[in-house]
Amino acid sequence: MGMLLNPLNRRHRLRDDIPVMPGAFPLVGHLPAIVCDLPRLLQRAERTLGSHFWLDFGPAGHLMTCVDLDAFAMLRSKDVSSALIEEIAPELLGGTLVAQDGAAHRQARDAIKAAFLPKGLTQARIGALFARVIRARVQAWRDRGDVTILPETGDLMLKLIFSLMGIPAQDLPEWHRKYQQLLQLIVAPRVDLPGLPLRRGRAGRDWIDARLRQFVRDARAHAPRTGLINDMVSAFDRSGDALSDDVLVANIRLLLLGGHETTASTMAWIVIELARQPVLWDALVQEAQRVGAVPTRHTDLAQCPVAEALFRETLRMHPATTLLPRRALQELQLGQRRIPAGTHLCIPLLHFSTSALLHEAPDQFRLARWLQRTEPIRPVDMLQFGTGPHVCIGYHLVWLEMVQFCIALALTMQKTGARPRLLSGVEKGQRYYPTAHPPMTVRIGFS
Ligand code: HEM
Repeated sequence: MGMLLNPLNRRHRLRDDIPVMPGAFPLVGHLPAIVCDLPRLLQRAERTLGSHFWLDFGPAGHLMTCVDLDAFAMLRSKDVSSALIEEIAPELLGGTLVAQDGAAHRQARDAIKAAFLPKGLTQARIGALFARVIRARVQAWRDRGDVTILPETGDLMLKLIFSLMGIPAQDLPEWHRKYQQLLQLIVAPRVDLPGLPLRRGRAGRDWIDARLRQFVRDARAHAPRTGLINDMVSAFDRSGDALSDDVLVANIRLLLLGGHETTASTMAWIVIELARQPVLWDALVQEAQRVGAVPTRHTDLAQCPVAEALFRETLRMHPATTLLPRRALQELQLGQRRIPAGTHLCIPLLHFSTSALLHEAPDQFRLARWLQRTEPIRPVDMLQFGTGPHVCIGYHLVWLEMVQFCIALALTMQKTGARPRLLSGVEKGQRYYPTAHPPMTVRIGFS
């Protein structure tokens, strides 16, 4: 099948001496191919243009994309800035720590990160809370017999992330509606008229922010409410550099966003891989029977190497975050080239995740790469979470919840001898940007 490139745009051009990928459309540039066909777009660009090339992100402009491994290492450099993220998504990510650098970034991150480390998660008893919610959901799947997997995992993850924050269960339907409204900001054209996505998205965001602000005030007043919001507010207040409520609210909203679509996509891919590879399911069921219960603490995770390998290999083959934008603050040496200061960069995590430079037989799904390794996990082994100062805050949480999910699924299904079965194709409808996910319509049967 042809790629979604403009056949009328075949001219080879250079910007700063670096080739521009042909095939851009007016206004949207290469976005259709980036969204629907990113792996092939990157491969074709590398094959025809080399390791450095410009991709056109439509409204976000041109980003110099580099498939040399140096680009991944650049995430640790002080010479690149994350402020470009705010320019690409001002309504959603403006004022949040993912778009900040240096001291401002550190201050906000330090106040949040403790709650998301294994110790913080254990103290808040997040594992037990999640195990309950996950078990109930997979039980419902078994009772129904088949599900459309991505909307299901999306719904489950939203429930988990809201309960993590301490949002009361009876308020969840309203939060869910407002959150869906907020998500319209991801695609909203910058036209502010009643009924259009920008206006609706802003209304959803304002509703959520007002509630979060109240949570923060309640937490300050030591109202009896549990959840990580309380823990984060206390950490902020202890830190001496108290941050304003606006900063806290924007960053809690970032946590809701960062922890939802990425994990929903990964969880859906896990089920799809289990459905299309019966040997994986058999290995997982064996492990689940051996451990006998859903783990609730990080210290239990070592008992579940198959579930952990499943999580790591699924994310390697299907990374949920495919590209990271940065701006060069200084002239940079990137692979064989000098890149001028001010250049907008695209760091293609997807390319590295499936690169033959890092993995033997990168196109094959192999649990053995994780089960047989003897050395500890290195930054490149978890590159799907980024690296350097902005490395994902949710990593330990994701690891816990994915292992919990795998074990709960296997324990629940095997009681009646059911196993996941693929009821529809997965080839058409995959998306790669802004968050990658399997097709919305994939159905899974449990029988
Ligand atoms: C499979 C699931 C996930 C993936 C693949 C993922 C991926 C990433 C990546 C690649 C980054 C780096 C962004 C950058 O360098 O610009 C990041 C940052 C971040 N993630 Fe995740 N994430 C996941 C789940 C979560 C969860 C569950 C949470 C929280 C509940 C979360 C919260 C964050 C936050 C707050 C940041 C910004 C950190 C900073 O800028 O210092 N993520 N994530």
